[in-house]
Amino acid sequence: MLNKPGEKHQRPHAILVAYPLQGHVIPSVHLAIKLASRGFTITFINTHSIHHQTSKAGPHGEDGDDPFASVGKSGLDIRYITISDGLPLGFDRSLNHDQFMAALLNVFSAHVEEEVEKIVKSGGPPVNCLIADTFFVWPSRVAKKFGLLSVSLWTEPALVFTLYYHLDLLRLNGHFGCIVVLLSEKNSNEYGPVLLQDAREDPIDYVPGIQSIDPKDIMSYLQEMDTSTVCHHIIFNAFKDVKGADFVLCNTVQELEPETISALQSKMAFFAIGPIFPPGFTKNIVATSLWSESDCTHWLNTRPPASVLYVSFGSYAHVTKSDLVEIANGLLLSKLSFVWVLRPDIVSSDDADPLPHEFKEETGDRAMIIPWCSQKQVLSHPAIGGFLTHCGWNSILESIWCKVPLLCFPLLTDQFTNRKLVVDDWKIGINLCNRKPVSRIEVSENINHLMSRKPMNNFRKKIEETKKMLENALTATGSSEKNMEQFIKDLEVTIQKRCNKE
Ligand SMILES: O=c1ccn([C@@H]2O[C@H](COP(=O)(O)OP(=O)(O)O[C@H]3O[C@H](CO)[C@@H](O)[C@H](O)[C@H]3O)[C@@H](O)[C@H]2O)c(=O)[nH]1
Repeated sequence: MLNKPGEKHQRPHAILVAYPLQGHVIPSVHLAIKLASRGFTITFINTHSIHHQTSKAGPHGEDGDDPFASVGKSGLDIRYITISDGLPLGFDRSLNHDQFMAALLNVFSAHVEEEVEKIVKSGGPPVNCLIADTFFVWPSRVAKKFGLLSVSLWTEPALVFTLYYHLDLLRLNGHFGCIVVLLSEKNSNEYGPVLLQDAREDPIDYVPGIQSIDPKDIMSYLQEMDTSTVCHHIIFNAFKDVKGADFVLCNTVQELEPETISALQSKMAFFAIGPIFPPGFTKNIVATSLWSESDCTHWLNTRPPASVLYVSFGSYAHVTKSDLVEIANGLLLSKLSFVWVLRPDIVSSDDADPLPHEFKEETGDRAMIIPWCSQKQVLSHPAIGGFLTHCGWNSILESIWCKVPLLCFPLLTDQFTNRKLVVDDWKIGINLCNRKPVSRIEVSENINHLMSRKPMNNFRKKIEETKKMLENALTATGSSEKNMEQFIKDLEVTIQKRCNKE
């Protein structure tokens, strides 16, 4: 219960469950801080596995078992709990991706429910809402079970949300899933009198809030023929569940995707509150990295402004060995300096050293190859002049914030759709390759094109304008700030109404 008559105003208590992947944990942690700064009590739930990895990656210093300990000292009320994702700690989640996803699909909610029940019955500050990542398949069901409001956190652009949200429309129009055509007996084959047709290839122009999108730009899962995978089950169930959410918070900016967001707002309480960054942007007040960060600052300090390309493919996607070799050779041919984040599992966690043997020798002093870094710090360094990226949404927002133009190499999931926004709509970057397969010549040409300071490279000007848009959104009268205030107001009104009914 929030406020009984005569009681002093009390801000909500939210349980926030982070999706156990790097690109989701980061915005979840910073949302927790944002809400706590506005007076919320937050109980933040991580999995044991994420906790173990971030602790190992350190340095936690004095924070020990609670990564929020230092923000707690500054008066924010964030409590921290870890629970099992259903798998043992030592299980290689990257190598056994589908088993990991199956655990999240089938087992994780039982652990969440057990913990939510404990918190609700603990006698601590009464809990009002459950904030959970949209990719979970259970949030609104679990919230209802415990009488809580359900707040869905979407960590990708609104465009991606609305495409998943309108999956039935895509299916109905033949743009998603194969189409089964019944044939006459005469045409029947060994599979019977049916023909499996590929999905349509013409542009999609009927989804509310999207003028037109080419099927090659929709999320990888929606381009696949086999829709029976564990990821498809997650998507189907998650987007069924989100229709029961009371609010959706999206890590985007109203001005970046105005039509898409307006169309969604006519259907649901959808709030664009991004970019969700930590206070101070480069300062890591709460440890979130799953791998130890190598420090590139000294090396970068020795390089001229905007002369270094930053290369990273995020935390999740894998690159094929042949593409990796072409990119490596393209970097060599480009003659430019670069920082390359090569995660230990970038090809696979059972291929520890996927680069060509002589590569490190040949690049010598002009390259820094590291397993992980503080990306926000690297992007903020004046020596960085471009970002070769897989187009993860956090990377795009961070790159815009640092006014670093993008070279796009999408690998899976929303990254194809994000590329469209960056290259085709906002014109703040270019494609790494326009032809397939990836070739070293094209890679080096496009790297040089991105990094050249020619005035015709309009994307530099465009990215400055886009940064301004993000900056404005976060000012006191900006759209994201106002949306956040509105969300909190609406949430409190709904909670209060519930209290009054009890
Ligand atoms: O060396 C590194 C590399 C990355 N990062 C950070 O890790 C995050 C990576 O996030 P993102 O760029 O979104 O990529 P993924 O880790 O691949 O994120 C997953 O989650 C995103 C949000 O849902 C999706 O957009 C992506 O497609 C999906 O792969 C960013 O905040 C980076 O700053 C570091 O701190 N150090």
